[in-house]
Amino acid sequence: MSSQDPGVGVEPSRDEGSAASDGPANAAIDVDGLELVYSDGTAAVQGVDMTVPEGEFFGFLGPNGAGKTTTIKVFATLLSPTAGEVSVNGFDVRSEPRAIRETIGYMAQETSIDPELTAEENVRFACEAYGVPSAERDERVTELLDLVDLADVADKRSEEFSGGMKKRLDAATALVHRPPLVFLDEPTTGLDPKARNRLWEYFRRINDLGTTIFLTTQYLEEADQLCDRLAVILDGEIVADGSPADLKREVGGEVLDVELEADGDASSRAATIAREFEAFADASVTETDEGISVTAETAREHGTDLLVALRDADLTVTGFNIRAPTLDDVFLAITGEELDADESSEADAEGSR
Ligand SMILES: Nc1ncnc2c1ncn2[C@@H]1O[C@H](COP(=O)(O)OP(=O)(O)OP(=O)(O)O)[C@@H](O)[C@H]1O
Repeated sequence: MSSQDPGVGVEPSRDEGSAASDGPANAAIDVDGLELVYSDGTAAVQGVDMTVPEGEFFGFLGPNGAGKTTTIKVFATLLSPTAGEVSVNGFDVRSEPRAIRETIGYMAQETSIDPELTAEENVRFACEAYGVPSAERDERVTELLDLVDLADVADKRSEEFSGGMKKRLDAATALVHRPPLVFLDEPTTGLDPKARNRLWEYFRRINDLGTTIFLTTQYLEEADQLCDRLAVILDGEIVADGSPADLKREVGGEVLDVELEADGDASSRAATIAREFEAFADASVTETDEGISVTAETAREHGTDLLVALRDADLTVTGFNIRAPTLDDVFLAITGEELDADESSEADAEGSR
């Protein structure tokens, strides 16, 4: 990218005169008791409270159907809350939707680019749609294509682009009006790791330039790499929040992964032994594909004792490792389940579309 400041995210975020600016100072998003019940009775979001300060890179995590998209749609004024108060950029979602739409960018799960148009035409079209003054459009198109590294293919029709390029172009179109707050709804789902890494760079860059980012993702590594703070939503309710480091600390202690020779019910027998192991009284024990994982304050101290106990029970340990908890462990501890990230991601290589 050029070293020039492309000016993304430098607009003031708040109309000081707005009657709805009664949330905490400098909150990009302020939510109190949000509920959203769909017309068929599905309670998608229940009693959500959260505050996202300006400039934060905030991550919203949860499995499919947890309520992430519904929440974003309320923030973007595409759905009206059933109950609760929500202000975005200091504006009320019910009474000031227009002011909110003018001050946010929204990258939905499905890309909104037109495959028939070139990269440049797509960004120019978004400039028109968002009312960017015509005198500013040329410069804005250039700076945004530069920001997302598509200047070289500005004249190519976007139908020729890889999945990662399309996502980058979509990100550029969400930024044409220099919104101080951007919603990214699972922006990297289905992309291969290289394309994903590339998008991360742009998101970091936008955030460094001052833009608040609200990201939903199923990829825990993505949240760990990018986010200052996270909230985990499950069945419409927030069940944990904090910085990635805080959340990992809350898991407590370290994780001992034990690999076992596959032998019928080896994992479940090993898990029972670990649970009954006195030194691991407060441990959390889970069965994994390879064997078991034990999270405990004393994992390091008493790990070898457990290995001996497993051997005494005729279980064959083929490997073990002691490590710090990851966000996967956090998610497992909170929900009892692994976050089922899209397994097709490896198939969708950057050059494959
Ligand atoms: N238009 C709708 N009418 C009724 N129920 C809906 C509607 N849209 C979503 N839901 C339901 O609301 C709940 C929350 O869905 P939502 O799409 O917000 O979850 P999500 O966390 O974004 O999941 P995903 O990652 O799959 O998009 C789910 O039970 C879903 O089936």
